[in-house]
Amino acid sequence: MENKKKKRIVIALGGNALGNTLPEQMKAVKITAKAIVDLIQEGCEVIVAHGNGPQVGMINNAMAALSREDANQPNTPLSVCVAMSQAYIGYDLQNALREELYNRDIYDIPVATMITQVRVDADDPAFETPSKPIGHFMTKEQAQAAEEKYGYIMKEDAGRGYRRVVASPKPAEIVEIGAIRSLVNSGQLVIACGGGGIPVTRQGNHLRGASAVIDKDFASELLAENLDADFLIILTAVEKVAIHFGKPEEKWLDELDTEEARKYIKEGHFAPGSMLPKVQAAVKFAESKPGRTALITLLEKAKDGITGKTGTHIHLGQIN
Ligand SMILES: Nc1ncnc2c1ncn2[C@@H]1O[C@H](COP(=O)(O)OP(=O)(O)O)[C@@H](O)[C@H]1O
Ligand SMILES: NC(=O)OP(=O)(O)O
Repeated sequence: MENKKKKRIVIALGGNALGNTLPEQMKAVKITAKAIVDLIQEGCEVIVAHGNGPQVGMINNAMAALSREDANQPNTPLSVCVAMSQAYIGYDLQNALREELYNRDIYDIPVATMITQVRVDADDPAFETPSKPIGHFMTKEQAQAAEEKYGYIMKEDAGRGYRRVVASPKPAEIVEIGAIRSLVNSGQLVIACGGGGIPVTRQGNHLRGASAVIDKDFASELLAENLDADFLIILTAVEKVAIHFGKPEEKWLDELDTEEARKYIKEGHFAPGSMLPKVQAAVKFAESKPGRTALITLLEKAKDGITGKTGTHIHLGQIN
């Protein structure tokens, strides 16, 4: 039987929860673990999902360099790089969470990372138009060189520099959802859908890896729906969502109903590849069932967010 007394929360961790390099990640996960265990101590049941943009780019570059050096090593498919990023990030997060739980004398919550495959549609038009930024930021000159040397597609990322972009189809099904649900229902702290999940397409009984990186905000939303969560919390580098972001008339939002959110999306208030997928995922979750709320806030403010003190709360509004 599911334990529905506690508030069930799916947390989507963004880039600042993990850092960009190995040492940064080791440090960042300690702060992240504190924020997550705070929520557990508030009486919430937490499921953790996370991004992998910098990490999957780093792994992909390393594997590509290996195959250039060694003729016996074919290039590593992007789906395998996503799997590697899930294991690497899961390893650090899992250990940081375990340590933080033990530091607070909580010994009865086992932590588990689920290698998660997420089915995508082979006909998803996103395969034709790469849009998901991965890897590190580059200058315009470095980006041009990467395009010429490796055939990468490079794009300017929300005023922060240039990054490689890859296909990002929508998540259609979480393959391991049954196993995730069992672990969650038995009281384990589960890390799942890392990096948006390993993208696969179905060919009969065979799951074939797809060359893509799924957006973790959309995968987390699907996970939250599948687990019948009460909250989807997207933790990122800003405390609230703004309209007129970065402009003199900038306005930070405490509450946002789904109808307003749709209007602001149409008006272009949220940058594609950064805030737009978060707001879209929040709207989808809030509209999926009455009573479901999404929250977008800063990692360190997760506890204040869930108690209503800060963050942008997205809830069901009138649907046209
Ligand atoms: N309308 C907006 N309101 C708030 N932040 C925005 C907005 N549009 C773009 N952003 C930017 O989006 C960033 C979050 O996106 P991103 O860094 O890609 O997320 P993460 O790595 O945490 O998933 C914020 O730090 C902010 O710079
Ligand atoms: N897969 C994914 O969405 O990663 P980021 O959150 O790092 O962009």
